[in-house]
Amino acid sequence: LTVPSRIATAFTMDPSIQKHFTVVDYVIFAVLLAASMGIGLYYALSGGRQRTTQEFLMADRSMRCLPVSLSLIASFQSAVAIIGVPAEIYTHGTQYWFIGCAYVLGLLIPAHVFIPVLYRLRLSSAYQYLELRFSKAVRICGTLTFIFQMVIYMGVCVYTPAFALNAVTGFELWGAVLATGLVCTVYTTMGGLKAVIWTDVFQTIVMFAGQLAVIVVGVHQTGGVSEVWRKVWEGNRISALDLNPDPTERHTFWTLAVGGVFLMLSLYGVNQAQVQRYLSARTEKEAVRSCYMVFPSLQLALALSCVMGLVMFARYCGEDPSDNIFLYIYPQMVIYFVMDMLQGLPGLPGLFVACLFSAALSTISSAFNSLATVTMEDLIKPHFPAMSEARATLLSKVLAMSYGLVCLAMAYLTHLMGDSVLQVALKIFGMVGGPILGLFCLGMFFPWANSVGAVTGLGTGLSVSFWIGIGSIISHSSGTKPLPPDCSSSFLSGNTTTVTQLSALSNVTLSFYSLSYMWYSAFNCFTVIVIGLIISFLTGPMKEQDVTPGTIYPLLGTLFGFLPARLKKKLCCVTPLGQTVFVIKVFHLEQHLHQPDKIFIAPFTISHKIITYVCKTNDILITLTCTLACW
Ligand SMILES: O=C(O)CCCC[C@@H]1SC[C@@H]2NC(=O)N[C@@H]21
Ligand code: NA
Repeated sequence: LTVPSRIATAFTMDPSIQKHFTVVDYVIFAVLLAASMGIGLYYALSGGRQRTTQEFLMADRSMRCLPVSLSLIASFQSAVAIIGVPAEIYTHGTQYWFIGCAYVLGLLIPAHVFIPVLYRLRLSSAYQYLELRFSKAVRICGTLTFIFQMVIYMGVCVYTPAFALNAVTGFELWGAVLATGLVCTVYTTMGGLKAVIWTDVFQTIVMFAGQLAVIVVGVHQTGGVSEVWRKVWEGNRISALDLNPDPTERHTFWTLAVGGVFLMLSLYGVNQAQVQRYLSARTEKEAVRSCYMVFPSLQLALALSCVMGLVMFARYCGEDPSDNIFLYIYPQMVIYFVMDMLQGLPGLPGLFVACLFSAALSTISSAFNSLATVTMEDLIKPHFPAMSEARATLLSKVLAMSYGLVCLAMAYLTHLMGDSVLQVALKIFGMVGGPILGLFCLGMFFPWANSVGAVTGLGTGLSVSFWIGIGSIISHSSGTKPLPPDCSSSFLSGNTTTVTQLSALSNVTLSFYSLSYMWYSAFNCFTVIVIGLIISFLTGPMKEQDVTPGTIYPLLGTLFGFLPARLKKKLCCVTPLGQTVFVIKVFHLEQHLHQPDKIFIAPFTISHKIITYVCKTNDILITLTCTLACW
């Protein structure tokens, strides 16, 4: 039994065995698009009718934690996960499920480090932080890097569902891409962030429902839970804890649970799409709460897609693959399995198609809106400060629309990638998201970093990450071979030794390019920090008092909380977390002006500027300076 080593890319199934939709299925798909449009229209005509950028881009900073948390999940849970994760589990077992361990720190650190700093600065774009901490140039570099990352990622997200469906069901490919892209562009342009968040809520529910339906029907048709478990267990698909420290091993506990933390931080900590949702929450506590609420739903999403892969394996493992070549084709195999399961149940194929496109729409709409926000806030507004609110809002809408069209073009580019869509998406996050994460960490945790170091660090990080990323694609060192698809354990005992021997051999030719893509985020993040610090020290490190208040997180102070104050002061890392305070000095005119009569410290969290009001009344002079008290 030979497993084709190179996963053949797509080809369309001959019409005779294609699975077809009934009218009900198309109706359900149309209802999904119509409902999304309806929500967009509602928010275009209600509230402030999207007349200000505060409403269009920031939802009036009035959102509660539940919709924000569901929208946070929807942003990076697209058709790529719905199709790619089951295929991953089918071919490589449940090792990928360990990425769930990364969700703990991957959400706690954003909740207690990134949100407090970014929320208290009352930003609209995450990259404004980079100007406050470093300089305008660093902000522009961060924004452009983010735009590059999201445009490519959007292309993958639009293309994946349409392409997979077309191959299995003859569903009109470019018709689906256009329908998705246009509907998404329209409701995002009309309804702004409020519409994007509430359509995300609706689409996340559809996404879970669709996956659950497939699992229930699939288990039933495979002979029940115990039968599925037996086949999966004997088929060697329940992966043990793989503590192999080899960094070139594609998926091990370390690459997923540790490397995955950095992947999560680059998405849920500093990615504009997520930061914008935190900033749209009505209070900082609501934002932190929404981050906590992401955890259970993200675990549920991961569990559903992994279980779907196991059921798919149990269903097909006994079949002789020669007459079912479809079981080796990314990413169609999942659609094939779904259409095979749901074939006799009118409406359910439509529900799954709705689930697939809900996953895609919710990610793409978040991408549109965040791209329009950063383009507006970081690239346009600074050059046209006098622009009227109405014109700025109109321009934001035009931007959302134009990003929609760019995304359709990117969808075609994805056509040429052909590899596992899950790996493509995770590589993009690692290659581009990792360096941006490094830039923010450099700024928040190291007061000495300066803007020359930041720009150099980012540039180095990006070039190293593209060197590895593109190198790995060219040298085809994409890691482990798929497991044999047979369910009987007897067959496997002999074969696994050859598989491990094979992988041991490949390690001997360890090359730079064979680093697991799950380490890209961590590796690139550290590259940016190390280079950034070295250049900063070479070009004259920044002094604590020169750093804009509220842009430093006292990482060292928090980590070394136990140190005596004297030592902490020397380390100058006791700056309180983003607390900028009013120091009110009251002078009585007749007394010496240099000896203030009273000093009050009022720990307000206010905007980041150094403000000194001098208000002179008949007999007292009050100077109100907001500064960073390093107590
Ligand atoms: O689904 C996608 O569009 C991209 C693949 C998943 C992205 C990462 S993986 C860890 C985290 N959990 C998710 O559900 N999405 C992100
Ligand atoms: Na999504």
